[in-house]
Amino acid sequence: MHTLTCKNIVRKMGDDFSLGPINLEIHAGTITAVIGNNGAGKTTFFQAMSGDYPGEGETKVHGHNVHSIAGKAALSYVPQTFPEVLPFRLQKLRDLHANHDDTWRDDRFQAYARQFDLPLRKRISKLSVGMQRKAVLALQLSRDTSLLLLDEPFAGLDMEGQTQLEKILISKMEDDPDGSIVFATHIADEVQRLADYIVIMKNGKTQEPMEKDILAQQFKRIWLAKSVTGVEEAPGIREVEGVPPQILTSDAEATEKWLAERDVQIMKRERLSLHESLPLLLRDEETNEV
Ligand SMILES: Nc1ncnc2c1ncn2[C@@H]1O[C@H](COP(=O)(O)OP(=O)(O)OP(=O)(O)O)[C@@H](O)[C@H]1O
Repeated sequence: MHTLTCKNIVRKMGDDFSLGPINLEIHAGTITAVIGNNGAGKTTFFQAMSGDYPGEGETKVHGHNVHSIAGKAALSYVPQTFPEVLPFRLQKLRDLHANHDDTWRDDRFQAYARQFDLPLRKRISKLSVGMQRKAVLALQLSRDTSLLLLDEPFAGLDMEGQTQLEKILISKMEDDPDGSIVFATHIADEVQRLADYIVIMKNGKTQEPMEKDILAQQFKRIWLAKSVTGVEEAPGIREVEGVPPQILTSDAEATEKWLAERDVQIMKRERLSLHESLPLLLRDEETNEV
Protein backbone atom coordinates (compact mmCIF):
# COMPACT_ATOMS: atom_id res chain seq x y z
CA MET A 1 0.00 0.00 0.00
CA HIS A 2 1.23 3.49 -0.85
CA THR A 3 0.66 6.53 1.36
CA LEU A 4 1.91 8.95 -1.26
CA THR A 5 2.14 8.81 -5.04
CA CYS A 6 3.62 11.57 -7.18
CA LYS A 7 3.05 11.40 -10.92
CA ASN A 8 4.90 13.60 -13.38
CA ILE A 9 5.45 16.46 -10.95
CA VAL A 10 6.98 19.37 -12.86
CA ARG A 11 7.66 22.95 -11.81
CA LYS A 12 9.74 25.62 -13.44
CA MET A 13 11.48 28.07 -11.09
CA GLY A 14 12.77 31.16 -12.86
CA ASP A 15 15.01 30.70 -15.90
CA ASP A 16 17.59 28.43 -14.32
CA PHE A 17 15.84 25.65 -12.48
CA SER A 18 13.15 23.14 -13.20
CA LEU A 19 11.84 20.43 -10.96
CA GLY A 20 11.01 17.01 -12.34
CA PRO A 21 9.41 15.24 -13.93
CA ILE A 22 9.20 13.36 -10.64
CA ASN A 23 7.47 10.03 -10.20
CA LEU A 24 7.68 8.63 -6.71
CA GLU A 25 5.79 6.22 -4.48
CA ILE A 26 6.11 6.16 -0.71
CA HIS A 27 5.06 2.94 1.00
CA ALA A 28 2.81 2.99 4.04
CA GLY A 29 4.64 2.47 7.32
CA THR A 30 7.99 3.88 6.19
CA ILE A 31 10.23 6.84 6.90
CA THR A 32 11.98 8.31 3.87
CA ALA A 33 14.84 10.81 3.97
CA VAL A 34 15.20 13.09 0.95
CA ILE A 35 18.79 14.24 0.64
CA GLY A 36 20.47 16.49 -1.89
CA ASN A 37 22.97 19.29 -2.11
CA ASN A 38 21.95 22.92 -1.63
CA GLY A 39 19.79 24.00 -4.54
CA ALA A 40 18.99 20.43 -5.65
CA GLY A 41 15.26 21.16 -5.39
CA LYS A 42 14.17 19.55 -2.11
CA THR A 43 12.14 22.50 -0.88
CA THR A 44 10.54 22.95 -4.29
CA PHE A 45 9.65 19.25 -4.27
CA PHE A 46 8.17 19.42 -0.75
CA GLN A 47 6.07 22.39 -1.82
CA ALA A 48 4.86 20.34 -4.78
CA MET A 49 4.12 17.22 -2.71
CA SER A 50 2.22 19.19 -0.11
CA GLY A 51 -0.01 20.84 -2.69
CA ASP A 52 1.36 24.26 -1.76
CA TYR A 53 0.99 25.36 -5.36
CA PRO A 54 -1.14 24.25 -8.33
CA GLY A 55 1.61 22.80 -10.53
CA GLU A 56 1.82 20.19 -13.24
CA GLY A 57 1.38 16.53 -12.35
CA GLU A 58 -0.56 14.87 -9.58
CA THR A 59 0.10 14.01 -5.95
CA LYS A 60 -2.19 11.63 -4.10
CA VAL A 61 -2.30 10.86 -0.39
CA HIS A 62 -4.03 7.55 0.30
CA GLY A 63 -5.68 7.90 -3.09
CA HIS A 64 -6.93 11.47 -2.50
CA ASN A 65 -5.66 14.32 -4.64
CA VAL A 66 -3.53 16.56 -2.48
CA HIS A 67 -5.62 19.60 -3.45
CA SER A 68 -8.88 17.96 -2.28
CA ILE A 69 -10.29 18.39 1.23
CA ALA A 70 -9.65 14.70 1.97
CA GLY A 71 -6.09 14.99 0.66
CA LYS A 72 -5.33 18.06 2.79
CA ALA A 73 -6.79 16.33 5.85
CA ALA A 74 -4.50 13.35 5.32
CA LEU A 75 -1.19 15.20 5.49
CA SER A 76 0.76 17.49 7.77
CA TYR A 77 3.42 19.71 6.27
CA VAL A 78 6.20 21.61 7.99
CA PRO A 79 7.83 23.84 5.37
CA GLN A 80 11.35 25.18 5.55
CA THR A 81 10.03 28.71 6.09
CA PHE A 82 6.59 29.73 7.31
CA PRO A 83 6.06 33.50 6.97
CA GLU A 84 2.28 33.20 7.16
CA VAL A 85 2.27 32.07 10.80
CA LEU A 86 4.82 34.60 12.09
CA PRO A 87 2.34 37.41 12.97
CA PHE A 88 0.25 35.13 15.19
CA ARG A 89 0.50 33.95 18.76
CA LEU A 90 0.72 30.17 19.15
CA GLN A 91 -2.42 30.18 21.30
CA LYS A 92 -4.36 31.80 18.45
CA LEU A 93 -3.14 29.19 15.96
CA ARG A 94 -4.00 26.43 18.44
CA ASP A 95 -7.52 27.88 18.80
CA LEU A 96 -7.97 28.01 15.02
CA HIS A 97 -7.00 24.35 14.66
CA ALA A 98 -9.04 23.28 17.69
CA ASN A 99 -12.16 24.97 16.28
CA HIS A 100 -11.83 24.23 12.58
CA ASP A 101 -9.58 21.21 12.07
CA ASP A 102 -11.14 17.75 12.45
CA THR A 103 -7.70 16.17 12.64
CA TRP A 104 -6.72 18.24 15.70
CA ARG A 105 -5.55 16.39 18.85
CA ASP A 106 -5.36 18.92 21.63
CA ASP A 107 -3.88 16.44 24.12
CA ARG A 108 -0.92 16.05 21.79
CA PHE A 109 -0.53 19.78 21.31
CA GLN A 110 -0.51 20.43 25.04
CA ALA A 111 2.10 17.70 25.52
CA TYR A 112 4.34 19.04 22.70
CA ALA A 113 3.97 22.63 23.94
CA ARG A 114 5.12 21.50 27.40
CA GLN A 115 7.93 19.35 26.02
CA PHE A 116 9.27 22.13 23.79
CA ASP A 117 8.60 24.75 26.47
CA LEU A 118 6.69 26.90 23.99
CA PRO A 119 5.34 30.30 25.04
CA LEU A 120 1.72 30.31 23.87
CA ARG A 121 1.15 34.04 24.21
CA LYS A 122 4.13 35.44 22.32
CA ARG A 123 3.95 36.21 18.63
CA ILE A 124 5.77 33.51 16.66
CA SER A 125 7.86 36.25 15.00
CA LYS A 126 9.25 37.16 18.44
CA LEU A 127 10.59 33.64 19.06
CA SER A 128 14.08 32.44 18.18
CA VAL A 129 14.47 30.58 14.88
CA GLY A 130 14.65 27.20 16.64
CA MET A 131 11.61 27.97 18.81
CA GLN A 132 9.67 29.07 15.72
CA ARG A 133 10.34 25.68 14.15
CA LYS A 134 9.33 23.90 17.36
CA ALA A 135 6.07 25.89 17.35
CA VAL A 136 5.24 24.92 13.77
CA LEU A 137 6.24 21.30 14.44
CA ALA A 138 3.99 21.23 17.53
CA LEU A 139 1.07 22.53 15.45
CA GLN A 140 1.52 20.13 12.56
CA LEU A 141 2.41 17.07 14.65
CA SER A 142 -0.78 17.61 16.66
CA ARG A 143 -2.84 16.89 13.56
CA ASP A 144 -3.87 13.24 13.32
CA THR A 145 -2.75 12.61 9.75
CA SER A 146 -1.19 9.61 8.06
CA LEU A 147 1.53 11.50 6.17
CA LEU A 148 4.10 13.90 7.57
CA LEU A 149 6.07 16.01 5.09
CA LEU A 150 8.90 17.71 6.96
CA ASP A 151 11.32 20.01 5.15
CA GLU A 152 14.54 20.05 7.22
CA PRO A 153 12.68 19.60 10.53
CA PHE A 154 15.88 19.37 12.59
CA ALA A 155 17.43 22.59 11.25
CA GLY A 156 17.96 25.07 14.05
CA LEU A 157 16.76 22.77 16.84
CA ASP A 158 18.93 22.52 19.94
CA MET A 159 20.28 19.10 20.89
CA GLU A 160 17.48 18.32 23.31
CA GLY A 161 14.94 19.42 20.71
CA GLN A 162 16.50 17.11 18.12
CA THR A 163 16.27 14.15 20.49
CA GLN A 164 12.69 15.05 21.42
CA LEU A 165 11.67 15.32 17.79
CA GLU A 166 13.27 11.98 16.94
CA LYS A 167 11.33 10.34 19.77
CA ILE A 168 8.08 12.01 18.70
CA LEU A 169 8.51 10.81 15.11
CA ILE A 170 9.30 7.27 16.19
CA SER A 171 6.31 7.16 18.55
CA LYS A 172 4.05 8.51 15.77
CA MET A 173 5.12 5.60 13.57
CA GLU A 174 4.42 3.17 16.43
CA ASP A 175 0.94 4.69 16.98
CA ASP A 176 0.07 4.54 13.27
CA PRO A 177 1.89 1.65 11.58
CA ASP A 178 0.34 2.60 8.20
CA GLY A 179 1.51 6.20 8.46
CA SER A 180 4.54 7.58 6.62
CA ILE A 181 7.07 10.30 7.14
CA VAL A 182 9.06 12.01 4.38
CA PHE A 183 11.71 14.43 5.59
CA ALA A 184 14.44 16.47 3.94
CA THR A 185 17.73 16.67 5.75
CA HIS A 186 21.44 17.41 5.48
CA ILE A 187 22.19 15.47 8.68
CA ALA A 188 23.59 11.94 8.13
CA ASP A 189 22.93 10.97 11.76
CA GLU A 190 19.20 11.67 11.35
CA VAL A 191 19.13 9.56 8.20
CA GLN A 192 20.92 6.80 10.12
CA ARG A 193 18.60 6.95 13.11
CA LEU A 194 15.23 7.44 11.39
CA ALA A 195 15.11 6.52 7.73
CA ASP A 196 14.06 3.23 6.15
CA TYR A 197 14.52 4.63 2.65
CA ILE A 198 16.71 7.31 1.12
CA VAL A 199 15.75 9.35 -1.92
CA ILE A 200 18.60 11.22 -3.59
CA MET A 201 17.71 14.48 -5.29
CA LYS A 202 19.95 16.07 -7.91
CA ASN A 203 19.28 18.88 -10.33
CA GLY A 204 15.54 18.82 -9.64
CA LYS A 205 15.18 15.07 -10.16
CA THR A 206 14.73 12.22 -7.74
CA GLN A 207 16.33 8.81 -7.91
CA GLU A 208 14.55 5.60 -7.05
CA PRO A 209 14.20 5.17 -3.24
CA MET A 210 17.02 3.04 -1.81
CA GLU A 211 16.70 0.90 1.28
CA LYS A 212 19.09 2.33 3.84
CA ASP A 213 20.16 -1.11 5.08
CA ILE A 214 20.96 -2.32 1.56
CA LEU A 215 22.93 0.84 0.87
CA ALA A 216 24.91 0.22 4.07
CA GLN A 217 25.85 -3.27 2.81
CA GLN A 218 26.90 -2.06 -0.64
CA PHE A 219 29.27 0.75 0.32
CA LYS A 220 32.62 -0.59 1.54
CA ARG A 221 36.25 0.35 1.94
CA ILE A 222 38.49 -2.50 0.80
CA TRP A 223 42.24 -2.83 1.34
CA LEU A 224 44.01 -4.80 -1.41
CA ALA A 225 47.18 -6.85 -1.01
CA LYS A 226 48.66 -5.53 -4.27
CA SER A 227 48.06 -3.09 -7.08
CA VAL A 228 45.92 -4.28 -9.96
CA THR A 229 45.73 -2.81 -13.44
CA GLY A 230 42.39 -1.28 -14.34
CA VAL A 231 40.93 -1.28 -10.82
CA GLU A 232 39.63 2.27 -11.38
CA GLU A 233 37.28 0.82 -14.01
CA ALA A 234 36.05 -2.09 -11.87
CA PRO A 235 32.31 -2.16 -11.12
CA GLY A 236 31.23 0.03 -8.22
CA ILE A 237 34.56 1.81 -7.75
CA ARG A 238 34.26 5.37 -6.43
CA GLU A 239 37.80 6.07 -5.23
CA VAL A 240 41.22 4.41 -5.37
CA GLU A 241 44.03 5.63 -3.12
CA GLY A 242 47.53 4.56 -2.12
CA VAL A 243 49.87 1.66 -2.84
CA PRO A 244 48.83 -1.07 -2.25
CA PRO A 245 45.43 0.42 -3.01
CA GLN A 246 42.61 1.19 -0.67
CA ILE A 247 39.34 1.38 -2.61
CA LEU A 248 35.86 2.74 -1.98
CA THR A 249 33.04 0.90 -3.70
CA SER A 250 29.30 1.44 -3.90
CA ASP A 251 28.77 -2.15 -5.06
CA ALA A 252 30.92 -4.33 -2.84
CA GLU A 253 29.62 -7.61 -4.26
CA ALA A 254 30.42 -6.71 -7.88
CA THR A 255 33.80 -5.21 -6.95
CA GLU A 256 34.82 -8.28 -4.95
CA LYS A 257 33.76 -10.58 -7.79
CA TRP A 258 35.91 -8.55 -10.20
CA LEU A 259 38.87 -8.75 -7.80
CA ALA A 260 38.42 -12.50 -7.26
CA GLU A 261 38.49 -13.08 -11.01
CA ARG A 262 41.97 -11.46 -11.00
CA ASP A 263 43.20 -13.32 -7.91
CA VAL A 264 43.62 -10.09 -5.96
CA GLN A 265 43.71 -10.81 -2.26
CA ILE A 266 41.63 -8.60 0.05
CA MET A 267 43.45 -7.71 3.28
CA LYS A 268 40.56 -6.03 5.04
CA ARG A 269 37.11 -4.65 4.34
CA GLU A 270 34.78 -2.40 6.30
CA ARG A 271 31.38 -0.83 5.73
CA LEU A 272 31.21 2.89 5.18
CA SER A 273 29.16 5.02 7.54
CA LEU A 274 26.43 7.18 6.01
CA HIS A 275 28.71 10.16 6.76
CA GLU A 276 31.02 8.74 4.10
CA SER A 277 28.61 7.08 1.67
CA LEU A 278 25.99 9.83 1.34
CA PRO A 279 28.45 12.47 0.05
CA LEU A 280 29.69 9.90 -2.49
CA LEU A 281 26.13 9.34 -3.66
CA LEU A 282 25.49 13.06 -3.92
CA ARG A 283 28.67 13.55 -5.90
CA ASP A 284 27.74 10.95 -8.50
CA GLU A 285 27.20 12.45 -11.94
CA GLU A 286 24.56 9.99 -13.08
CA THR A 287 20.90 10.11 -12.09
CA ASN A 288 18.54 7.19 -12.48
CA GLU A 289 15.36 9.11 -12.99
CA VAL A 290 12.11 7.46 -12.06
N1 LIG B 1 11.32 31.99 -6.17
C1 LIG B 1 12.27 31.46 -6.95
N2 LIG B 1 12.52 31.96 -8.18
C2 LIG B 1 13.47 31.41 -8.97
N3 LIG B 1 14.21 30.36 -8.62
C3 LIG B 1 14.02 29.82 -7.41
C4 LIG B 1 13.04 30.34 -6.50
N4 LIG B 1 13.06 29.59 -5.38
C5 LIG B 1 14.02 28.66 -5.57
N5 LIG B 1 14.58 28.79 -6.79
C6 LIG B 1 15.65 27.96 -7.34
O1 LIG B 1 15.21 26.61 -7.29
C7 LIG B 1 16.33 25.77 -7.04
C8 LIG B 1 15.97 24.75 -5.99
O2 LIG B 1 15.81 25.41 -4.75
P1 LIG B 1 15.33 24.62 -3.47
O3 LIG B 1 15.17 25.63 -2.38
O4 LIG B 1 14.17 23.78 -3.82
O5 LIG B 1 16.60 23.68 -3.18
P2 LIG B 1 16.95 22.85 -1.88
O6 LIG B 1 17.42 21.50 -2.35
O7 LIG B 1 15.80 22.84 -0.93
O8 LIG B 1 18.16 23.65 -1.28
P3 LIG B 1 18.71 23.82 0.24
O9 LIG B 1 19.38 22.50 0.60
O10 LIG B 1 19.70 24.92 0.11
O11 LIG B 1 17.55 24.15 1.14
C9 LIG B 1 17.50 26.65 -6.70
O12 LIG B 1 18.37 26.65 -7.79
C10 LIG B 1 16.90 28.00 -6.48
O13 LIG B 1 17.76 29.00 -6.91
